[in-house]
Order: sequence, then C-alpha cells, then structure tokens
Amino acid sequence: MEIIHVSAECYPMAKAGGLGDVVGALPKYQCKLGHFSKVVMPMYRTRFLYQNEWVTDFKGRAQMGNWWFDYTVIREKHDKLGFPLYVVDINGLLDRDRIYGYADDTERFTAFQIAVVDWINHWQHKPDVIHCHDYHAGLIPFILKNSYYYNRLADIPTVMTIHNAQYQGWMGWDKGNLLPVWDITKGGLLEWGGVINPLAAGIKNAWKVTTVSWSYLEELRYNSNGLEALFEYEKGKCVGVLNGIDNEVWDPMNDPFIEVQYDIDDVEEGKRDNKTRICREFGLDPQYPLIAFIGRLVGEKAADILPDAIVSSLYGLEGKVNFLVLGSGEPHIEWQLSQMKPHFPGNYNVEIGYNEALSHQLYAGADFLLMPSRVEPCGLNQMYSMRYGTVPMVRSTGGLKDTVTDMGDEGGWGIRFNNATVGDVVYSVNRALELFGNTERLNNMRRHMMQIDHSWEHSVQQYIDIYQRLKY
Ligand SMILES: Nc1ncnc2c1ncn2[C@@H]1O[C@H](COP(=O)(O)OP(=O)(O)O[C@H]2O[C@H](CO)[C@@H](O)[C@H](O)[C@H]2O)[C@@H](O)[C@H]1O
Repeated sequence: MEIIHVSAECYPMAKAGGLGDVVGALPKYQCKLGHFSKVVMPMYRTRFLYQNEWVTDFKGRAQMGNWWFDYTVIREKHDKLGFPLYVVDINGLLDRDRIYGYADDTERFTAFQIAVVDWINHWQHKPDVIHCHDYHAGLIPFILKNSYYYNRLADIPTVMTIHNAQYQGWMGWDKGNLLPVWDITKGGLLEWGGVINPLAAGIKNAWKVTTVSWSYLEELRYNSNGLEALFEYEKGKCVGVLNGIDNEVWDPMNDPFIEVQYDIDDVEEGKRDNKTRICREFGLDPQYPLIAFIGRLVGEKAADILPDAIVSSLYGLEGKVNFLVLGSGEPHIEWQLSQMKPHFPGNYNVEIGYNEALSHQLYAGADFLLMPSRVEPCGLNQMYSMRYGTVPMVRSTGGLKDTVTDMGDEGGWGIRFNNATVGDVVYSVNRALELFGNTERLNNMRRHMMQIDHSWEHSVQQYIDIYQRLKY
C-alpha cells in the first residue's frame, strides 16, 4: 500500500514531543513490512534540515483565501530515516526556527495542508491512504471531500490519529475563506462549538479515527476539552491502537547519547555508572534514589504539582531522595521549579529546555521516572523508561494504565497511583524509596521490564489492517 503520513512533527527532523517520535518510527516499520509509507511535514530551520541533502520533488502554486502562494516540496535524498521524508516550504510561513507558537500558526498550518493536497493532486496516481496526525492535518479529510477544486481526490481514504485532543486548532469563521473554495452547505462538517475546529473536522470527515490507546479513547467520551459529545456520537468509527517505541533509537545497548551502554545482563552496573555521571553533573547524591521527570511542563502532565510534591517528599524523607526535572512549558511552572533549586542543593535540580541527549541519559541514569499526568493519551516516556530498566511511577490514566502494572499486584513491575495530587505522589515516592532499599527485588523488576516488548512490530500491523478495511 502507499501511505502518506501528514504531520507537523517527525523525529529527527523536528520534534516537540511524542508526536514526533511516532511519526518518525511508524512509517519505517510500515516500510519494513513492504509498504510504501512516506511522511510529509512543514519545513522548519532545524539542524536535520541543514545537515542533510535534499532534492526538489515538486514546485507548485496554490491559493489560500485571496493569496496565491508558491510552495516547494523537497525530499531527503538518501531516505536515511528508513522512509521517504518530504518537507514543504512556503516562503515566509514555514521556514521558521520553531514548530509552534507563532501568531499566524492558523495560516501556517492551513497553507501547509492546502499545499499537501495540491501536491497530491498533481500526481499521476492516488495514494491508498492519507494518514493525518493531530489537528495540524485535521482539515485535509474535509478539503479532499468538499473543496471543488480538489474533487478528483475525494475518494482517497483518510485516517485521523489523535495523539492529543487538548489542542484543536480552533479558528474563527472569518478564516473559513482560507480553505480552497468549498461547498457551503457542508459548514457543519468543519464546525464545533461555534467555530471552525480542525480536530473536530478531522474526526467528522476522516474515514476512520484512531487514538493512541484504548483507555484514552474511553476517556475522550467524558474528558476531551469540549469534544465529548462528538466522540460519543462517532464512537463507531474510532479505534485505539497503542503506540510502539522505536527499539533501534531507544536501545540502552546501542544508545550513542549515553556514556555507558548496558543490557539486561549488566543492568545494575550500567545504570549505576550512568547515574553516577548524571548525579555528578547535576550535583546530586548517587547513594539515594534518583527520580526523574521528563516532559512538557503543562497541566495535562500535572507538572504544576511537581514543586509541592518534590518539596513535601524532600522534607518528609529528610533528603533521602533525589529529583531531577527536564522540561519546558508554562512559564510559572518553569519559574517555580527553577527558584526551588538553591533551597535543595544535593537533592534537587532542574534543566529548563528541550534536550534530547539529556533525556536519553536520564532514562538510563534515573532509578524511577515520575509521570503524574492528568491526561496521557498513550505516553512514550514510561515505555522508554522500562526499556532502560527504570521503574515507572505513573498515574493510572490513558495509555499509562494500559502499559504499566503495579508492583503490589501479582507479577507487577511499576508504581501506580490514582490521583494527580501531592499526596499520591508523596506516597508513591515513599514506595519507591522502600523498593530502592530492596536491591534484589529492584534488579529483578528491572530485568523483567527490559524484556517487555513494546516495539512497533505489534501495532504496525493493526494500522495496515485498518487501512485495508477502510470503507466510507
Ligand atoms: N524537555 C525535553 N527534552 C527532551 N525530550 C523531551 C522533553 N520533553 C519531552 N521530551 C520527549 O518527548 C516525548 C514525549 O512523549 P509523550 O508521548 O510522553 O508525550 P506528548 O505529550 O509529547 O505526546 C502526545 O503524543 C504521544 C504520541 O502519540 C502520546 O504518547 C502522548 O500520550 C501524547 O500526549 C518523549 O520522547 C520525551 O523524551
């Protein structure tokens, strides 16, 4: 099959979070099964762009509202990622340093989607499926079916995958004319809550909708930032497919970012050496357990409770534990986490920012990985941590619930708690400390976790089955 993934992120070209990881891996594993899977994404001025060779695939011209724009589709020359990667350049709109966060993001991602559709419209053939990821690609299923100019493409099957329903790309009706002229009787297929909602449009118009875990799909019906009734209504065309992880990128035995590589046989020494290094760098005491948090510092991840939870744990346990936080996000959380630093030397540190190498070093060097998420559609961090023998401490929600069991249950290997509260986190930190004191049990759990198979091989076939059964 020929599959076109449309996404705002794709690792290592551009990644802000888990979306980049998934779109950087899923097509590779689809290609390994013999399919022609490709990614098309916007162009950003990232290191990957400048460090690789590109060839021009197509130059076109399309219309957004009254504005005609030129676009160029370039392709990474050597398919280094294991699949063809195409990036779309639109002068002035897409050639920027960051992925998100500009005042004209609506225009940027709308123009990107129009360019993608226009590009495909110039092909001699049609792809078997267009797979849209999150709201940045959510208008494509609508455009294909309802924009007169692209009518030739109306029968191309589409799949919409929701990695995160918190962000929906809302735009006022004054932006409706940005879309290629469309059948005005179909406005309801764009609308939710009185505005154009690209994520809702994706759900309404795609042939099939997937979420990145089954539990998250259930949760969306009562907690989806306003789309609850839509998920209830469309439940018949929604399915959950659990993300996998790219075992070639996330492999403690072959990870170029970590100082000491290790596997199941020498996990104890490997983790100890990596921990010693990280503790030295961040001024922490390696004799105590190291609990890490890696992620976006936002409410969904319950990052706002970290400061109180860390302070309470440190006081309660009289400094017998270390915390290291890596993340960026809401300024008030960044500020709180930073200003705590001088108060807990030797026990607490934080790096504000995005640091891919440090994230790998933390998965390898930490003893525990804390994820108190209020919402977690799938979560990749807990799967990376298990692969590196790091015990996940997770709130029982979404994909965390589907991938981590509690050590108190028969055969369980993680620490689970029910509420995103300081009390639940502090209680779990106490449990972690107790486990840390039982070296034999901890090492057995590490070895067990490292053997759990979270690879893409499982889920990739589920997507192919979905594509093959698409019916409108
Ligand atoms: N400051 C930082 N420095 C370095 N690396 C950092 C970082 N902050 C985050 N990361 C990395 O970004 C990724 C985060 O992935 P997640 O899947 O856990 O969350 P995210 O909310 O971004 O993804 C959304 O999409 C994914 C994919 O579907 C779902 O798993 C998830 O639940 C959903 O919220 C990991 O690779 C992590 O290491």
